[in-house]
Amino acid sequence: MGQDIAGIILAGGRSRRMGGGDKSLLALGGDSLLGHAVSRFAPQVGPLALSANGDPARFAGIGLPVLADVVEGFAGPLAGILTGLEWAAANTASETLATAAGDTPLLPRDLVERLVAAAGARPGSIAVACSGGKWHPTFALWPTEARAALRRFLVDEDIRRVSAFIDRHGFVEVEFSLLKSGEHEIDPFFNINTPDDLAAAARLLQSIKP
Ligand SMILES: Nc1nc2c(ncn2[C@@H]2O[C@H](COP(=O)(O)OP(=O)(O)OP(=O)(O)O)[C@@H](O)[C@H]2O)c(=O)[nH]1
Repeated sequence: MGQDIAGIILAGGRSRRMGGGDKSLLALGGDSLLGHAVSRFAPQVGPLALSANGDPARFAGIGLPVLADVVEGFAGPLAGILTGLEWAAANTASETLATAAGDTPLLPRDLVERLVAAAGARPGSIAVACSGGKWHPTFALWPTEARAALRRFLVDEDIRRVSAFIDRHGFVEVEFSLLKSGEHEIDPFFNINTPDDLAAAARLLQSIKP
């Protein structure tokens, strides 16, 4: 599935709310936080790379090429997405790039399939995931031809908000259902920012069926 779609997983942030270091490599339920995202996302795409800053050697165990941001200074996820679009255009035959954040251990297993279906209804647009009425702009399908406009937006206009670019470019939304865990509903895009989030995710992984 999705073998003609390129993908990147974003793991290039500064993890300040986690206390610095690199949250993506923290242990969670017998794997790393990033390992969970890779396991769910990798089967959904063809060529796949990790978008990350700093020493790539720390990701050797993940087994993916590591792309350092083409814009310096931790410019945020949009810098990783621009890097991924330029990588996909130069190194793959794909005309679209699927993106996912590496701090989201329950990301949907049908993410790319559903984004592709929605984008097909409005060619050239960005397909973006939502749940519970909330946008998740780092979980999206991007036409590689958007990269020049994205570079102008990020570098020349110095606007970093992913949602602002999506809004300007044109988009379709794809709604994902909440997951059930007993009486509770869990957002599949629940992402890990703090030590408390990590502890909550460890509890969730025990209670949710894969
Ligand atoms: N490539 C790349 N990815 C980033 C960058 N900043 C954030 N990300 C990724 O985007 C996703 C969401 O990031 P956040 O959790 O909002 O930011 P963070 O810097 O990782 O964490 P905080 O410092 O606590 O805000 C995560 O998967 C990050 O790894 C960046 O500058 N470059």
